[in-house]
Amino acid sequence: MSESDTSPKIQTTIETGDEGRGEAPLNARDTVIEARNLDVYYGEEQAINDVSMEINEHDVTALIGPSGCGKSTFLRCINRMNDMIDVCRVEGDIEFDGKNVYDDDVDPVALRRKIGIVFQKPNPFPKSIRENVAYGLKIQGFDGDIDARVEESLKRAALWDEVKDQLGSSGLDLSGGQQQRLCIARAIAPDPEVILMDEPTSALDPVAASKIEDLIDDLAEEYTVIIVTHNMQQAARISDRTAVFLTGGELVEYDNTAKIFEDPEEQRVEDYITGKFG
Ligand SMILES: Nc1ncnc2c1ncn2[C@@H]1O[C@H](COP(=O)(O)OP(=O)(O)OP(=O)(O)O)[C@@H](O)[C@H]1O
Repeated sequence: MSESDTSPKIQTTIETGDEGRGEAPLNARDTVIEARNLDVYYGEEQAINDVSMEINEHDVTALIGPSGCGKSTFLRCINRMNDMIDVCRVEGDIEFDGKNVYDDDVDPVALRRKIGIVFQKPNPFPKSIRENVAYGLKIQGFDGDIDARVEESLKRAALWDEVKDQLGSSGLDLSGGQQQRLCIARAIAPDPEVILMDEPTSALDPVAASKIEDLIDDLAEEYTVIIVTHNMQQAARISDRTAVFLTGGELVEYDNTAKIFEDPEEQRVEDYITGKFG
């Protein structure tokens, strides 16, 4: 996305998507993720402050808010990526399909197969396209047809047609947008329920970013998508629900995307969306 595209300050009204996203009743679908009284600390610093929210199956849920308000921290708690940060401490619950992901008997590696993640910067392994997608399957001891699963995953990530004749080439030789779709295929291959995305288009040019946005819309047919974005126009275009975090890791408002962008309850949210701060 270009600078002008990402800046909320240039616009005081933001168009929401026109395909029915963001307007369905809040409780129209089953809850797949539920955070309850979640607090997250890095050492003494609190990054998430008493956040409770329910995320619906097959929704695209956008997490927005100013830099440092805890969006990525919240996202990474959902599949326990924060376990890798020594100083990080999590209190409260995050339930996935009714089970607290922080329970002692939850295997984080198995959890991350069910809740995949795609990062801001495309990060394919220095391996072939096929190996990139097959990697997680091999680790989990998948005993089905790996080539068929690779093809299916690449098709779902809208990359198959572009790479089907070069599956043995390095993933690093692809363009940035193709690399990001390869990372999405890699996340899809183990057949997850949820895909987390941490600013997945911010390192891409506008055409590549637009392809990922279209893809997210398709992915929501099969998966639940939770996306952190700095780009409010993007949140408005692609998400069903939007959660607004503000400084101090507080979840200030969470509602249908159309409601958040057209008629938020909280003055602080309106100020943020209209670019008065942030
Ligand atoms: N690994 C870490 N160690 C220590 N503090 C961290 C770490 N990661 C994040 N923080 C702190 O936690 C707070 C929330 O950071 P986080 O990255 O979750 O916010 P964010 O809203 O995603 O920010 P941005 O939009 O800039 O990516 C910030 O104060 C940040 O400095």
